[in-house]
Amino acid sequence: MSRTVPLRSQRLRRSVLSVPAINARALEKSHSLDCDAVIFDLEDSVAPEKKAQARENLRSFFAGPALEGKERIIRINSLSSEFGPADLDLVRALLPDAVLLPKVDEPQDVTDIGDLLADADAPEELRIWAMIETPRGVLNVGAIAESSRTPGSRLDCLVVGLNDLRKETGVLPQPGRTYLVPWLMQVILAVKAYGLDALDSVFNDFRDGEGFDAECGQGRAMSFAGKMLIHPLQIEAANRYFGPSAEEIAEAEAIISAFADPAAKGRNVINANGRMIERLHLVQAEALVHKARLISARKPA
Ligand SMILES: CC(C)(COP(=O)(O)OP(=O)(O)OC[C@H]1O[C@@H](n2cnc3c(N)ncnc32)[C@H](O)[C@@H]1OP(=O)(O)O)[C@@H](O)C(=O)NCCC(=O)NCCSC(=O)C[C@H](O)C(=O)O
Ligand SMILES: [Mg+2]
Repeated sequence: MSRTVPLRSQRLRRSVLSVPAINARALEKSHSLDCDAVIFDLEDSVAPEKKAQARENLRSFFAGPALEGKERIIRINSLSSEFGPADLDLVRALLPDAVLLPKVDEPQDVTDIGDLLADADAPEELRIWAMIETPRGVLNVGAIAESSRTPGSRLDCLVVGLNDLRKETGVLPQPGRTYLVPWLMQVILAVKAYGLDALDSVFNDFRDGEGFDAECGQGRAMSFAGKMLIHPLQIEAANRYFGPSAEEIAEAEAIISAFADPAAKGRNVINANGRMIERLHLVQAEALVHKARLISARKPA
Protein backbone atom coordinates (compact mmCIF):
# COMPACT_ATOMS: atom_id res chain seq x y z
CA MET A 1 0.00 0.00 0.00
CA SER A 2 1.61 3.29 -1.00
CA ARG A 3 1.91 6.24 1.42
CA THR A 4 3.21 9.74 0.92
CA VAL A 5 6.89 9.11 0.47
CA PRO A 6 8.92 11.58 2.56
CA LEU A 7 11.42 13.61 0.58
CA ARG A 8 14.97 12.33 1.06
CA SER A 9 16.33 15.84 1.11
CA GLN A 10 14.83 18.94 2.71
CA ARG A 11 17.11 21.30 0.81
CA LEU A 12 16.11 24.46 -1.07
CA ARG A 13 16.65 23.88 -4.78
CA ARG A 14 14.57 26.67 -6.33
CA SER A 15 17.47 28.17 -8.30
CA VAL A 16 20.36 25.91 -9.30
CA LEU A 17 22.84 27.90 -11.36
CA SER A 18 25.24 26.22 -13.75
CA VAL A 19 28.69 27.79 -13.67
CA PRO A 20 31.20 26.65 -16.31
CA ALA A 21 34.35 25.72 -14.34
CA ILE A 22 36.43 27.32 -17.11
CA ASN A 23 34.85 30.75 -16.49
CA ALA A 24 36.93 32.32 -13.70
CA ARG A 25 34.72 35.42 -13.53
CA ALA A 26 31.56 33.33 -13.21
CA LEU A 27 33.20 31.21 -10.49
CA GLU A 28 34.09 34.33 -8.53
CA LYS A 29 30.58 35.77 -8.98
CA SER A 30 28.94 32.61 -7.61
CA HIS A 31 29.76 33.81 -4.07
CA SER A 32 27.63 36.93 -4.46
CA LEU A 33 24.60 35.40 -6.23
CA ASP A 34 21.38 34.57 -4.37
CA CYS A 35 20.85 31.11 -5.85
CA ASP A 36 20.15 28.07 -3.68
CA ALA A 37 22.79 25.90 -5.35
CA VAL A 38 25.62 25.99 -7.87
CA ILE A 39 26.49 23.30 -10.40
CA PHE A 40 30.18 23.63 -11.26
CA ASP A 41 30.20 22.30 -14.79
CA LEU A 42 33.07 20.26 -16.20
CA GLU A 43 30.89 18.76 -18.97
CA ASP A 44 29.16 20.40 -21.89
CA SER A 45 30.01 24.05 -21.12
CA VAL A 46 33.76 23.26 -21.15
CA ALA A 47 35.60 22.60 -24.43
CA PRO A 48 37.63 19.35 -24.60
CA GLU A 49 40.93 21.21 -24.73
CA LYS A 50 39.98 23.19 -21.61
CA LYS A 51 38.93 20.30 -19.33
CA ALA A 52 42.24 20.09 -17.41
CA GLN A 53 42.27 23.85 -16.83
CA ALA A 54 38.64 23.72 -15.65
CA ARG A 55 39.56 21.04 -13.10
CA GLU A 56 42.44 23.18 -11.83
CA ASN A 57 40.11 26.18 -11.56
CA LEU A 58 37.77 24.11 -9.38
CA ARG A 59 40.61 22.84 -7.26
CA SER A 60 41.65 26.41 -6.42
CA PHE A 61 38.05 27.57 -6.04
CA PHE A 62 37.34 24.86 -3.45
CA ALA A 63 40.59 25.74 -1.67
CA GLY A 64 39.35 29.34 -1.32
CA PRO A 65 36.56 30.85 0.80
CA ALA A 66 33.58 28.51 1.29
CA LEU A 67 30.46 29.09 -0.79
CA GLU A 68 28.18 30.24 2.07
CA GLY A 69 24.66 28.76 2.30
CA LYS A 70 24.58 27.16 -1.16
CA GLU A 71 24.62 23.51 -2.15
CA ARG A 72 27.71 22.79 -4.29
CA ILE A 73 27.43 20.26 -7.10
CA ILE A 74 30.10 19.24 -9.62
CA ARG A 75 28.89 17.95 -12.98
CA ILE A 76 31.40 15.48 -14.33
CA ASN A 77 31.83 14.09 -17.82
CA SER A 78 30.50 10.58 -18.38
CA LEU A 79 32.79 7.96 -16.88
CA SER A 80 32.94 6.38 -20.36
CA SER A 81 34.49 9.59 -21.75
CA GLU A 82 38.24 10.26 -21.65
CA PHE A 83 37.61 12.98 -19.06
CA GLY A 84 35.28 11.20 -16.64
CA PRO A 85 37.80 9.30 -14.46
CA ALA A 86 39.90 12.42 -13.75
CA ASP A 87 36.70 14.36 -13.00
CA LEU A 88 35.62 11.72 -10.48
CA ASP A 89 39.08 11.81 -8.85
CA LEU A 90 38.57 15.55 -8.43
CA VAL A 91 35.13 15.00 -6.87
CA ARG A 92 36.67 12.55 -4.40
CA ALA A 93 39.33 15.14 -3.54
CA LEU A 94 37.04 18.18 -3.26
CA LEU A 95 33.98 16.48 -1.71
CA PRO A 96 31.19 18.78 -2.98
CA ASP A 97 27.65 18.24 -1.67
CA ALA A 98 26.79 16.24 -4.80
CA VAL A 99 28.14 14.92 -8.07
CA LEU A 100 25.89 15.36 -11.12
CA LEU A 101 26.04 12.55 -13.67
CA PRO A 102 25.27 13.52 -17.29
CA LYS A 103 23.24 11.52 -19.83
CA VAL A 104 22.15 8.81 -17.40
CA ASP A 105 20.51 5.97 -19.39
CA GLU A 106 19.85 3.33 -16.73
CA PRO A 107 20.07 2.65 -12.99
CA GLN A 108 23.50 1.06 -13.31
CA ASP A 109 24.98 4.38 -14.47
CA VAL A 110 24.10 5.66 -10.98
CA THR A 111 24.93 2.58 -8.92
CA ASP A 112 28.36 2.23 -10.62
CA ILE A 113 29.33 5.72 -9.42
CA GLY A 114 27.85 4.99 -6.00
CA ASP A 115 30.04 1.89 -5.74
CA LEU A 116 33.17 3.81 -6.79
CA LEU A 117 32.46 6.49 -4.17
CA ALA A 118 31.80 3.85 -1.51
CA ASP A 119 35.05 2.04 -2.42
CA ALA A 120 36.85 5.37 -1.95
CA ASP A 121 35.16 5.77 1.48
CA ALA A 122 33.55 9.01 0.32
CA PRO A 123 31.34 10.38 3.12
CA GLU A 124 27.67 9.43 2.64
CA GLU A 125 26.81 13.15 2.63
CA LEU A 126 28.26 13.24 -0.89
CA ARG A 127 25.04 12.75 -2.86
CA ILE A 128 24.44 11.78 -6.49
CA TRP A 129 22.28 13.77 -8.90
CA ALA A 130 21.37 12.39 -12.33
CA MET A 131 20.69 14.25 -15.59
CA ILE A 132 17.68 12.77 -17.40
CA GLU A 133 18.42 13.96 -20.93
CA THR A 134 18.44 10.91 -23.24
CA PRO A 135 15.58 8.84 -24.70
CA ARG A 136 16.69 5.80 -22.66
CA GLY A 137 17.01 7.94 -19.56
CA VAL A 138 13.36 9.00 -19.90
CA LEU A 139 12.25 5.44 -20.71
CA ASN A 140 14.08 4.14 -17.59
CA VAL A 141 13.40 7.08 -15.26
CA GLY A 142 11.20 4.96 -12.97
CA ALA A 143 13.92 2.33 -12.49
CA ILE A 144 16.55 5.06 -12.08
CA ALA A 145 14.51 6.72 -9.32
CA GLU A 146 13.74 3.34 -7.76
CA SER A 147 17.50 2.66 -7.47
CA SER A 148 17.47 5.28 -4.67
CA ARG A 149 15.80 2.59 -2.58
CA THR A 150 18.93 0.39 -2.78
CA PRO A 151 20.64 0.44 0.64
CA GLY A 152 23.53 2.92 0.54
CA SER A 153 22.18 4.74 -2.54
CA ARG A 154 23.26 8.38 -2.70
CA LEU A 155 20.73 9.44 -5.34
CA ASP A 156 18.49 12.31 -4.28
CA CYS A 157 17.82 14.54 -7.27
CA LEU A 158 17.01 14.19 -10.99
CA VAL A 159 17.67 17.07 -13.38
CA VAL A 160 15.93 17.27 -16.76
CA GLY A 161 18.14 18.22 -19.72
CA LEU A 162 15.94 19.24 -22.65
CA ASN A 163 18.79 20.55 -24.82
CA ASP A 164 20.23 17.05 -25.15
CA LEU A 165 16.81 15.42 -25.26
CA ARG A 166 15.74 17.64 -28.17
CA LYS A 167 19.02 16.90 -29.93
CA GLU A 168 18.57 13.12 -29.48
CA THR A 169 14.88 13.02 -30.40
CA GLY A 170 14.49 15.82 -32.93
CA VAL A 171 11.50 17.20 -30.99
CA LEU A 172 11.29 20.86 -32.00
CA PRO A 173 11.13 23.69 -29.45
CA GLN A 174 7.47 24.77 -29.10
CA PRO A 175 5.87 27.43 -26.87
CA GLY A 176 4.82 25.64 -23.68
CA ARG A 177 7.07 22.70 -24.53
CA THR A 178 3.93 20.97 -25.88
CA TYR A 179 5.45 17.70 -27.03
CA LEU A 180 7.90 17.43 -24.14
CA VAL A 181 5.34 17.73 -21.33
CA PRO A 182 4.60 13.96 -21.22
CA TRP A 183 8.28 13.23 -20.63
CA LEU A 184 8.58 15.98 -18.01
CA MET A 185 5.63 14.49 -16.15
CA GLN A 186 7.17 11.01 -16.36
CA VAL A 187 10.18 12.39 -14.47
CA ILE A 188 7.83 13.99 -11.94
CA LEU A 189 5.95 10.71 -11.42
CA ALA A 190 9.22 8.86 -10.86
CA VAL A 191 10.59 11.29 -8.24
CA LYS A 192 7.26 11.50 -6.39
CA ALA A 193 7.10 7.71 -6.20
CA TYR A 194 10.49 7.54 -4.51
CA GLY A 195 10.79 10.83 -2.58
CA LEU A 196 13.43 12.52 -4.72
CA ASP A 197 13.65 16.09 -5.98
CA ALA A 198 13.34 16.95 -9.68
CA LEU A 199 14.71 20.10 -11.29
CA ASP A 200 13.28 21.53 -14.49
CA SER A 201 15.50 22.04 -17.51
CA VAL A 202 17.38 25.19 -18.44
CA PHE A 203 15.82 28.04 -20.44
CA ASN A 204 18.40 29.13 -23.00
CA ASP A 205 17.14 32.60 -23.96
CA PHE A 206 18.41 34.30 -20.81
CA ARG A 207 17.29 37.78 -21.91
CA ASP A 208 13.67 36.68 -22.43
CA GLY A 209 12.27 37.40 -18.95
CA GLU A 210 8.66 36.87 -20.01
CA GLY A 211 9.34 33.50 -21.59
CA PHE A 212 11.37 32.47 -18.56
CA ASP A 213 8.57 33.48 -16.17
CA ALA A 214 6.05 31.45 -18.20
CA GLU A 215 8.27 28.38 -18.11
CA CYS A 216 8.89 28.78 -14.35
CA GLY A 217 5.13 28.98 -13.81
CA GLN A 218 4.67 25.80 -15.83
CA GLY A 219 7.49 24.00 -13.98
CA ARG A 220 6.09 25.06 -10.60
CA ALA A 221 2.62 23.81 -11.58
CA MET A 222 4.22 20.49 -12.54
CA SER A 223 5.71 20.42 -8.98
CA PHE A 224 9.37 20.61 -9.96
CA ALA A 225 11.36 21.63 -6.86
CA GLY A 226 13.24 24.22 -8.89
CA LYS A 227 15.03 24.94 -12.13
CA MET A 228 18.52 24.60 -13.53
CA LEU A 229 19.67 28.08 -14.57
CA ILE A 230 22.35 29.36 -16.95
CA HIS A 231 22.52 33.05 -16.06
CA PRO A 232 22.30 35.27 -12.95
CA LEU A 233 19.39 37.16 -14.56
CA GLN A 234 17.24 34.07 -13.98
CA ILE A 235 17.82 33.67 -10.22
CA GLU A 236 15.25 36.12 -8.81
CA ALA A 237 12.33 34.74 -10.85
CA ALA A 238 13.27 31.12 -10.10
CA ASN A 239 13.37 31.88 -6.36
CA ARG A 240 10.00 33.63 -6.62
CA TYR A 241 8.20 30.97 -8.66
CA PHE A 242 9.57 27.91 -6.88
CA GLY A 243 9.22 29.34 -3.37
CA PRO A 244 5.84 29.48 -1.58
CA SER A 245 3.90 32.74 -2.10
CA ALA A 246 2.64 34.82 0.88
CA GLU A 247 -0.91 33.63 0.10
CA GLU A 248 0.17 29.97 0.08
CA ILE A 249 1.99 30.44 3.41
CA ALA A 250 -1.06 32.13 4.99
CA GLU A 251 -3.34 29.33 3.74
CA ALA A 252 -0.96 26.65 5.04
CA GLU A 253 -0.76 28.32 8.45
CA ALA A 254 -4.58 28.46 8.58
CA ILE A 255 -4.78 24.71 7.86
CA ILE A 256 -2.20 23.98 10.56
CA SER A 257 -4.07 26.04 13.15
CA ALA A 258 -7.43 24.51 12.13
CA PHE A 259 -6.06 21.03 12.87
CA ALA A 260 -4.41 22.28 16.08
CA ASP A 261 -7.85 23.30 17.38
CA PRO A 262 -8.98 20.84 20.13
CA ALA A 263 -12.28 20.41 18.20
CA ALA A 264 -10.26 18.76 15.38
CA LYS A 265 -8.73 16.17 17.72
CA GLY A 266 -9.15 12.64 16.35
CA ARG A 267 -10.72 13.91 13.12
CA ASN A 268 -9.28 13.28 9.66
CA VAL A 269 -11.52 15.74 7.89
CA ILE A 270 -12.77 19.12 9.07
CA ASN A 271 -14.86 22.02 7.80
CA ALA A 272 -12.69 25.12 7.51
CA ASN A 273 -15.00 28.02 6.60
CA GLY A 274 -17.04 25.94 4.17
CA ARG A 275 -14.10 24.06 2.74
CA MET A 276 -13.28 20.43 3.47
CA ILE A 277 -9.69 19.94 4.56
CA GLU A 278 -8.20 16.54 5.24
CA ARG A 279 -5.10 15.48 7.14
CA LEU A 280 -3.31 15.07 3.80
CA HIS A 281 -3.68 18.82 3.35
CA LEU A 282 -2.09 19.24 6.77
CA VAL A 283 0.95 17.21 5.61
CA GLN A 284 1.27 19.46 2.54
CA ALA A 285 0.81 22.61 4.67
CA GLU A 286 3.54 21.56 7.10
CA ALA A 287 5.97 20.84 4.23
CA LEU A 288 5.22 24.26 2.69
CA VAL A 289 5.73 26.10 6.00
CA HIS A 290 8.98 24.15 6.52
CA LYS A 291 10.21 25.35 3.11
CA ALA A 292 9.18 28.93 3.94
CA ARG A 293 11.19 28.71 7.15
CA LEU A 294 14.25 27.43 5.22
CA ILE A 295 13.91 30.44 2.88
CA SER A 296 13.59 33.00 5.67
CA ALA A 297 16.54 31.38 7.49
CA ARG A 298 18.73 31.74 4.39
CA LYS A 299 21.19 34.65 4.57
CA PRO A 300 20.88 36.65 1.31
CA ALA A 301 24.18 36.50 -0.63
C1 LIG B 1 25.43 32.10 -21.76
C2 LIG B 1 26.69 32.78 -21.26
C3 LIG B 1 27.91 32.34 -22.05
C4 LIG B 1 26.53 34.30 -21.37
O1 LIG B 1 27.68 34.85 -20.70
P1 LIG B 1 28.02 36.39 -20.88
O2 LIG B 1 28.11 36.74 -22.33
O3 LIG B 1 29.19 36.69 -20.01
O4 LIG B 1 26.73 37.06 -20.28
P2 LIG B 1 26.60 38.50 -19.64
O5 LIG B 1 27.57 39.45 -20.26
O6 LIG B 1 25.15 38.83 -19.62
O7 LIG B 1 27.09 38.23 -18.13
C5 LIG B 1 26.79 39.25 -17.19
C6 LIG B 1 27.55 38.89 -15.92
O8 LIG B 1 27.11 37.63 -15.42
C7 LIG B 1 28.20 36.75 -15.35
N1 LIG B 1 27.68 35.42 -15.67
C8 LIG B 1 27.16 35.01 -16.85
N2 LIG B 1 26.77 33.71 -16.76
C9 LIG B 1 27.07 33.32 -15.50
C10 LIG B 1 26.89 32.09 -14.80
N3 LIG B 1 26.36 31.01 -15.39
N4 LIG B 1 27.30 32.03 -13.51
C11 LIG B 1 27.86 33.12 -12.90
N5 LIG B 1 28.04 34.33 -13.51
C12 LIG B 1 27.64 34.40 -14.81
C13 LIG B 1 29.20 37.27 -16.35
O9 LIG B 1 30.48 36.81 -15.99
C14 LIG B 1 29.04 38.74 -16.17
O10 LIG B 1 29.66 39.10 -14.96
P3 LIG B 1 30.23 40.59 -14.76
O11 LIG B 1 31.66 40.50 -15.25
O12 LIG B 1 30.13 40.89 -13.32
O13 LIG B 1 29.41 41.50 -15.64
C15 LIG B 1 26.87 32.46 -19.75
O14 LIG B 1 25.73 32.93 -19.09
C16 LIG B 1 27.15 31.03 -19.42
O15 LIG B 1 28.20 30.48 -19.68
N6 LIG B 1 26.13 30.39 -18.77
C17 LIG B 1 26.28 29.02 -18.27
C18 LIG B 1 26.30 28.01 -19.42
C19 LIG B 1 26.33 26.60 -18.86
O16 LIG B 1 26.71 26.38 -17.73
N7 LIG B 1 25.90 25.62 -19.68
C20 LIG B 1 25.78 24.25 -19.18
C21 LIG B 1 24.47 24.12 -18.45
S1 LIG B 1 23.13 24.01 -19.61
C22 LIG B 1 22.92 22.33 -19.64
O17 LIG B 1 23.53 21.65 -18.89
C23 LIG B 1 21.95 21.79 -20.60
C24 LIG B 1 21.54 20.38 -20.23
O18 LIG B 1 22.64 19.53 -20.10
C25 LIG B 1 20.63 19.88 -21.32
O19 LIG B 1 21.05 18.97 -22.06
O20 LIG B 1 19.53 20.48 -21.43
MG1 LIG C 1 22.91 18.13 -21.50
